[in-house]
Amino acid sequence: MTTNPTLADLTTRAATARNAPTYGHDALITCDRLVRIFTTDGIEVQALQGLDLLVRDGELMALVGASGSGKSTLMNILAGLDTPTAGAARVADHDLLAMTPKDRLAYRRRTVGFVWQQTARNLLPYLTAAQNITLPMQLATRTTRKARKAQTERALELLELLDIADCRDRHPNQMSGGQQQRVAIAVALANSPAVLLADEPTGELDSHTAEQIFAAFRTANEHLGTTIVIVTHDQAVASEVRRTVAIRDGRTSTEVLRRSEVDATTGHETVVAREYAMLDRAGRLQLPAEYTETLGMRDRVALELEPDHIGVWPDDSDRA
Ligand SMILES: Nc1ncnc2c1ncn2[C@@H]1O[C@H](COP(=O)(O)OP(=O)(O)OP(=O)(O)O)[C@@H](O)[C@H]1O
Repeated sequence: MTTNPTLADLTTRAATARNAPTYGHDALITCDRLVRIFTTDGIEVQALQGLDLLVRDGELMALVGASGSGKSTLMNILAGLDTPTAGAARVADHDLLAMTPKDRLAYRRRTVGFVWQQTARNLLPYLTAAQNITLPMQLATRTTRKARKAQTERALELLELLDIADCRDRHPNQMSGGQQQRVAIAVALANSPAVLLADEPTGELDSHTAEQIFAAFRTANEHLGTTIVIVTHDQAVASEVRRTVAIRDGRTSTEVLRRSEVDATTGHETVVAREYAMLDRAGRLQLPAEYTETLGMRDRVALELEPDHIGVWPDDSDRA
């Protein structure tokens, strides 16, 4: 028998809900039921369909997903190049739906850095590596002689950190694709952004060079503390990060977390990966297609609450 709540119960419940931390309150990037609809020639495409994503300060994580799943749409929104149709998106305390054009420009210059797949899109061909790196610093601050000296020093530090000091005075066409991409990372880091976004940064490179690029991202993450989000098709890159989030049909679907375990007897270290499904705030869960297909689950499943887990079984109602 259920008893009706008293007015005092309702008041307590309302106060608890009011005082509960908001979704993503401690995250650096918060996407809350993010929607992006494109309309071309009267036809609507829902590229993002209520996507939820939290990224904590200092994370290095990968986003994966089939072509057309919405990865680039999400990156363009986080980069401040596109605006969502609905939902909420915050990056380092910037509300991406409420920025004026001036805020947006400042956001793109100081809060986020980006590296694109096409190496040519990242660098100006008529500037040297060092000049490409100092340019965003010059655009972000008034340039005095003292500032110029500090900017050159920062450019050299970044070139050194990413192991490309020898490229300092070279133009992009005098560098390999991998060197260009590492200079592009240095350009993106020039103004010490809170977040570095990279869309398929190893897409045009062979696997050995891709490894060097990934090492550069890891160095930036570990030495500068930059939060890094990489969109990738590259399984090797995806399996190197601690967290890989899969996007499917414009929503986050599953997530793989990896942690190192040391064998107590041999001292041997292994990486253990575990797949998680995302549970949204309405309690909705998306089961991986390969699981549901294997067990022939469709339309309806049977649920059972156990003390420490929930069991999900194929629909057995016709056997009852
Ligand atoms: N400017 C646009 N106008 C119309 N539709 C668009 C636009 N940009 C993206 N879309 C559509 O939105 C959906 C998501 O596209 P998006 O580029 O974000 O996918 P993606 O996961 O990055 O794919 P890929 O891995 O191929 O780059 C696709 O159906 C795409 O056709």
